Amino acid sequence: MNLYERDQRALSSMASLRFFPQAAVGGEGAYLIDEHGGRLLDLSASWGAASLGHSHPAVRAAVDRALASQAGASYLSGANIPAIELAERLLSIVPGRAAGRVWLGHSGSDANETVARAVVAATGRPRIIAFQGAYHGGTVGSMAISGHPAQTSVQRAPGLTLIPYPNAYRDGGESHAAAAALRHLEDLLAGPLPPGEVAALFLEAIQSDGGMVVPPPEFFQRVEALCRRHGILIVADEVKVGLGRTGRMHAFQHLGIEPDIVVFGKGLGGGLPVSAVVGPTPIMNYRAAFSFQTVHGNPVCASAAVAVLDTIREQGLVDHAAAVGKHLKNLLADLKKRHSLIGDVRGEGLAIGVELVSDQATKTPAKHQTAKVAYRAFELGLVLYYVGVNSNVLELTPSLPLTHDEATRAVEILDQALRDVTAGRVDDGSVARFAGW
Ligand SMILES: Cc1ncc(COP(=O)(O)O)c(/C=N/[C@@H]2CCCCNC2=O)c1O
Repeated sequence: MNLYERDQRALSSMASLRFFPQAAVGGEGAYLIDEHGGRLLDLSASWGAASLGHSHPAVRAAVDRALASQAGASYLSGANIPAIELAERLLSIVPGRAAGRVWLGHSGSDANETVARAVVAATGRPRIIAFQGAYHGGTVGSMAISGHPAQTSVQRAPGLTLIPYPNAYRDGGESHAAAAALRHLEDLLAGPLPPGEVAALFLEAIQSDGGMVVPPPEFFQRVEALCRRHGILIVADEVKVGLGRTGRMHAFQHLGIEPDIVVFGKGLGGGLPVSAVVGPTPIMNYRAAFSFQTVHGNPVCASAAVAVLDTIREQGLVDHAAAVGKHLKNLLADLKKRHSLIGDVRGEGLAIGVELVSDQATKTPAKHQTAKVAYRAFELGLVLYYVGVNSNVLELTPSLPLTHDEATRAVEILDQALRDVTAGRVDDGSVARFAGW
């Protein structure tokens, strides 16, 4: 019995989001190592969490130091230096509006859930605006303020209003998409959605699980102006595309806006579970004992996060992500010329989406072919998953230190996978047992 078969015999499928029989025994840098010693070039970095790559020495050293003399396992009922240092560092990198206090958690889900509760409680305003297609988490409270269609049979918050996220590829180009989405929000605020009852608007600077959708220029500046006019807090969910991934420290910097609250997760921990909410003191100090879980703010995960932030700065990984991301996107743009399956290539830095369609004119989502491309890429030694409201967008979120050569190699493998799928060399049975989204 191989490793994947053992996995299937022991682990619940409730957490499965599987596209192929990936099983790793180790990893280093941008590579995972399988049980046969094969090296898999990892363009996902575990959905963006392994931000520094696998087995980064700075994270290993930080975790070892924290465990060598463990200052407890929580910040709930006692302070510890790594949690303080992490909070201080996060306060130093967020915009002034958000630089109040820091809440530490395990995941993007518990962070967004905490924000959703805190903004309503602290402002007394019962409503929240979020975007159709948004994935803010997998817990009850974070799913309640999400809009992703994969989250079927979940209860959305009663005070939630979902609005369209402008998609230039599918909504008639940048200006038309922006105008339509903005008009939708303005019409709501002028009538059925009383602005004085809205506590906050949650946004992703690039809507990642929704399909790596890059918003039209100025759209969010117009949204920000509306929010400021009505005293609506702006929450930037930077869990997947933040912390340098887009070639800026914060993805919202591409939008030219200044959020009130910033949510971090995934890559913050470099593969260890840690998230953070940074926001104004009146919100963040609304009440004690409001949102906590036992090992929140533990010194081991906090140390890893401090090491991640310091390494991003010391190794210039923000600029590196911008440079390698540009190279990767150029290679993908060339690939698009050779493959009619590729409908759109979009993204910033090392947050890139490759949308696959079965018809360039109608832009029909090529869901089945997307699953086959991901499966075939895995067989050829490349790990990447897919996202999107139609499950047809290959998501590239590699570790930030990815090299130019690794990016080149990745696109060579993706090219072969696309050719094999187009030529019918990947049978339906291969992907049938992987449910994906
Ligand atoms: C913008 C954004 N905000 C919050 C979350 C939730 O983070 P956690 O999965 O760490 O709770 C996520 C998580 N995204 C999912 C995680 C599950 C697998 C599918 N792909 C993701 O990246 C996210 O992308």
